[in-house]
Amino acid sequence: MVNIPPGITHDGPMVEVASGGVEHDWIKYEKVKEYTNAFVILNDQKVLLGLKKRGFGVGLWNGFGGKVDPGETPAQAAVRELEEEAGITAPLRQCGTLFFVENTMDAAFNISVFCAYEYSGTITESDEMRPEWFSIPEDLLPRTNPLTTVDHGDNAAALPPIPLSKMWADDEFWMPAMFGRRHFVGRADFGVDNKMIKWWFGAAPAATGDSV
Ligand SMILES: CNc1ncnc2c1ncn2[C@@H]1O[C@H](COP(=O)(O)OP(=O)(O)OP(=O)(O)O)[C@@H](O)[C@H]1O
Repeated sequence: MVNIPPGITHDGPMVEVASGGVEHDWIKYEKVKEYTNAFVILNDQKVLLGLKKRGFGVGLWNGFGGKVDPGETPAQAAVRELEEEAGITAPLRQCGTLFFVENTMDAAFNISVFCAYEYSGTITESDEMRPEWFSIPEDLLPRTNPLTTVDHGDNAAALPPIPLSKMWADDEFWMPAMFGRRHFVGRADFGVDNKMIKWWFGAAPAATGDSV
């Protein structure tokens, strides 16, 4: 029986992929703020991340995103933020939802995560983000994914691997599901120094034949 934390909803079958911090209670929150986060992934081999240059999460690598403005859908906000922060457009589809609560804030973040497997335009640094490609290490990919063994000639292996030590602590738990193209949901509660104190992540079951 999957014990899904408060704040999360999902449709369809879901299996737990990671959890921890059982000794803590989930933090109570007053309101929920809507955010987006968008990832461009090419050939299942490399992903575009941006170094946050200012504000919340400064100094961390992340997808491109931000607040959903009044009157916007999350999908519209995701397209706008990707264009504003990285200078490109992409056919984004929602691939997951993340819910974060910080013990110093009264509002929780509900983050609609979007993925695209192609893009158009020229990747451009913005005031907020410095974009760069990273290779997706094999341990973050499902081993039987046939696409991972195909050499598409764009030399993703020569790129630096995803800099997990300079990213939000939750990323390593849901990124394997994202790279395996499995819909994911999750919640992480953060204490002082952006440390995760309690977390739970789930994903759609891997397709039959996958090894993860
Ligand atoms: C806690 N664990 C987390 N793990 C991974 N990603 C996280 C995150 N918490 C927030 N995020 C993302 O961080 C960006 C903040 O956006 P943020 O710069 O504050 O918004 P926006 O661009 O609207 O700000 P401006 O007001 O324009 O500066 C946004 O992509 C959001 O999805």
